Amino acid sequence: MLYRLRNDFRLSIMTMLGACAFVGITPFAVYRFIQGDLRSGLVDVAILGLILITVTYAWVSGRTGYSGIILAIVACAGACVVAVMQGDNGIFWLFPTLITSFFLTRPLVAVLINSCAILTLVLQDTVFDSAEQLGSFIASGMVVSACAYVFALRNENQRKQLEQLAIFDFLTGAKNRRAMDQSLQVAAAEHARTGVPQGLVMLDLDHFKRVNDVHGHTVGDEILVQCAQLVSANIRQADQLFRFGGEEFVLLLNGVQEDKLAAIALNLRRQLATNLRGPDGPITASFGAAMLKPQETWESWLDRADAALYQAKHGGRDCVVLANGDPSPQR
Ligand SMILES: Nc1nc2c(ncn2[C@@H]2O[C@H](COP(=O)(O)OP(=O)(O)OP(=O)(O)O)[C@@H](O)[C@H]2O)c(=O)[nH]1
Repeated sequence: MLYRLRNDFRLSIMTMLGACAFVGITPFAVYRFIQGDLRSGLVDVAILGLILITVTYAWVSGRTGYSGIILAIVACAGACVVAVMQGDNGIFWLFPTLITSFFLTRPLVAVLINSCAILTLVLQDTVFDSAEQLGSFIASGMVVSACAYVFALRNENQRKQLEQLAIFDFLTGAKNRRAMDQSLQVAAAEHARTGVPQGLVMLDLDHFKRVNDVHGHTVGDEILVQCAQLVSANIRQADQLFRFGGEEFVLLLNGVQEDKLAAIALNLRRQLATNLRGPDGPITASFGAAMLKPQETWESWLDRADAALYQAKHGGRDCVVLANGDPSPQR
């Protein structure tokens, strides 16, 4: 439970809102019932109930995007109903609700929900005492929403940038080692659950140190970028390319059949040998490929691909070695 709260920002906000609603609305509901104001008490209970049901749904289903929109609508609609029933005393509830919308859903959706809430109140004759009060409400509601929008947009952009940095290799644009560990773990779990075949291709540029030593790291970097681009251009969209480290890449092929794995690795070998160019001519790569075995851990699967790559290096480079099948280097 704590893990989900820590890792799912929207779920944590929804849970906090549910808790705040419970603590904040319950005393008012009780107070209304004690005062004999049954109608207001029931409205408070209904708002609280809808908020708690939506939060529970988010926890059970994990669909926090959808639940966030519903919760923002419920909170704004609830605040509007309270304002209509209680006049200017109730209007104050709308302002925290307008801000909360931006925590619950995407900025543009929040703007839409907030605009509907503000417009709904503006169209009521009974809420505002004077035109001046109405004008102040429209202006303050828009200022609150605009500030929250700018803040939320900035926040979303920063979150996306952080996600990019956490997942992708800065130089080549391939996914990084951390993302690879997670994806291999997920692939092994999926294989254990559904039996979907999973293939791994590990490739390492040949004599790359020479390029660096003779032409410098900048040229080396350009070749790494070219290599990642060439591999990405010759795989399916569902396949994932990772930079394992240095001049070594790993390719995860979800759903690939065993007989296709060798063909894919051989095609990539040919593509690189033909199209990857350094200042001194073609640059080749060596490949090790392995299918995930039943009950095998992702670490052992990776080790077998690595061992196959090692054999490819020792088998003359610019070739493919399969961990599962024929161990002789293929070209
Ligand atoms: N330009 C550049 N070079 C890198 C980067 N990461 C690692 N390298 C270089 O990659 C080279 C790897 O050298 P080795 O491990 O000896 O491998 P190799 O020369 O390719 O030899 P084989 O793999 O046996 O064919 C080293 O010179 C590293 O400095 C990088 O991000 N950019």
